[in-house]
Amino acid sequence: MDTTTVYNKVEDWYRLYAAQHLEKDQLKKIGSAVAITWITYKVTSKLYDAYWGPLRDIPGPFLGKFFAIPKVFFDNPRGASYRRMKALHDKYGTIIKLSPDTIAISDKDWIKEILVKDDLPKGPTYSALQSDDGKQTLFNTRDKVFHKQRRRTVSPAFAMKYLNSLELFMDSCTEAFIHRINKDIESNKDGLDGYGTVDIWSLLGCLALDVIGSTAFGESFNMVETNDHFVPIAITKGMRFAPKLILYPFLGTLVRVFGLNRSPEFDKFMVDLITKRLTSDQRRDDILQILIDTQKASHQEERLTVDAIIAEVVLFLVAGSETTSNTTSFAIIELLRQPDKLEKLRAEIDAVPLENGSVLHTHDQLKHLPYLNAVLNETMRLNPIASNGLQRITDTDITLSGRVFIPKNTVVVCSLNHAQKNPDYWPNPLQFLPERWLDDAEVPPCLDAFYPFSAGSRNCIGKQFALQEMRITLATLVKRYDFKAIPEELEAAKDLRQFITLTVERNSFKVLMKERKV
Ligand code: HEM
Repeated sequence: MDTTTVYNKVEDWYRLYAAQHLEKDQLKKIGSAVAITWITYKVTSKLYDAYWGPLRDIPGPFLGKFFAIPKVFFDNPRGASYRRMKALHDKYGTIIKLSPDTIAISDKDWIKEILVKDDLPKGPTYSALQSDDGKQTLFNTRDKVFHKQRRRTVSPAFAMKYLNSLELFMDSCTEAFIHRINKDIESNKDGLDGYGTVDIWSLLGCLALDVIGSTAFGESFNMVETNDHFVPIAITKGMRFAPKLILYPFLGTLVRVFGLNRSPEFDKFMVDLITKRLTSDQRRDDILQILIDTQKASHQEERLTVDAIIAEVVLFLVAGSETTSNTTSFAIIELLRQPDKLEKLRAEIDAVPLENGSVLHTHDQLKHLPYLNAVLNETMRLNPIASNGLQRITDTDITLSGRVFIPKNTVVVCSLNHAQKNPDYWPNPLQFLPERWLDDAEVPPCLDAFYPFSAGSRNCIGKQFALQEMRITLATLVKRYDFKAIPEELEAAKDLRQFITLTVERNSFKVLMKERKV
């Protein structure tokens, strides 16, 4: 019987019987007896769970044995709870009990079991990210059947061969990005050596938004030039709410009641865009086109409604912009900390000639460059975008490695950030060492402890898209510019926070840049 049914039955009993037949004193006594029974039951069941329950032997903070401590109490400073999680793993090991029904794991085999072998459904956090009318997207759905169908429908937009047609759009955004950097260098020169200050973190953020605009919204938002387009601005404003929804779930209700996440201007923009495509004969080989084309699918369940298309492209903007731009920025920061590695990467890229007259390398020229890939992998190992971990829930009893029993309905957080820095898996785990990813590395990389894009059926659908964009962007920056670090900026960039994605606390990183002769 659920709580509402019990409450309704008590109310009926009070109205029909108690109010007419019992004295006030008797009612008080009954009330106290019920309250004492309830408290005794709660305390006993908490004690039972803590000391005799199936998760009793899993170590963790004392209070976590009894209560789910709201994240808001320990997320201090805001966005730093990922560090507390790592500290807990450092103290208690690769499995921790965070609350009576939540554990976190960082053992590589167990993460693989949860994400890939058992392929558990997503946990309750993702419900908080669903929109006011409960509309589900590829990312936030917890329903396996819905997910399978939606993933099958959307996948062609991210297929390897389709990425070739998207390269054109990425390139034109990257060329606008180069112009903007040159302009910023010119206007922020403060000496005679030709270097000018550029906020590379912000510009990379604008570039990633333009790339998603160009590939999923039918046109670039021109954020790199103007930093002003209502679509990304409206959506990023909405994004600022997401971490708050997770920290303070009641805010979700507020957002729903006051409709804070609706914008008629945005809805009109999207509906006009889709209608224009549907009614014109011209095709544009982009992600939006693939989603619109589903409307001609022979099976009803494969057709996406206009609302579903809007929800998915908004998701791509949220999931596909900061993730990529922050990772590329982290790569620049890591390379500035170790200039010899920057030079090594530059030598590799310089050795690949640009094809006649072109400003950028093609992705085909870049995709197998070992050091470029090594730099990106090592950056994602040390700065995983999902540093708070990936949340799943057991839909049946399971036994990790055949020995740790986890009952049904346990929330399991896969702590990538700890697994990817565990000295048992990675020698010198905190050092930025792209060399560990090269074929001749003394100790090969531990791929089972590397999950920047997750794994299993809920892995990142945009992985190849992101790698293509990051390779082109990083290679362009290293090829075309000399860099000089600004010491205070490097120092400030040590302060990281995890909101939607891992980010530097200031949300800005400035560096001195000068154009090279290419
Ligand atoms: C460096 C860049 C990126 C990283 C590190 C990254 C990481 C991730 C991770 C860890 C997940 C799993 C989340 C979870 O299980 O809770 C995920 C899912 C997802 N990502 Fe990415 N992502 C990146 C770029 C992108 C891009 C560019 C797009 C799209 C344009 C994208 C779209 C998605 C979508 C739609 C999902 C949900 C997939 C599903 O559940 O089927 N991501 N990503």
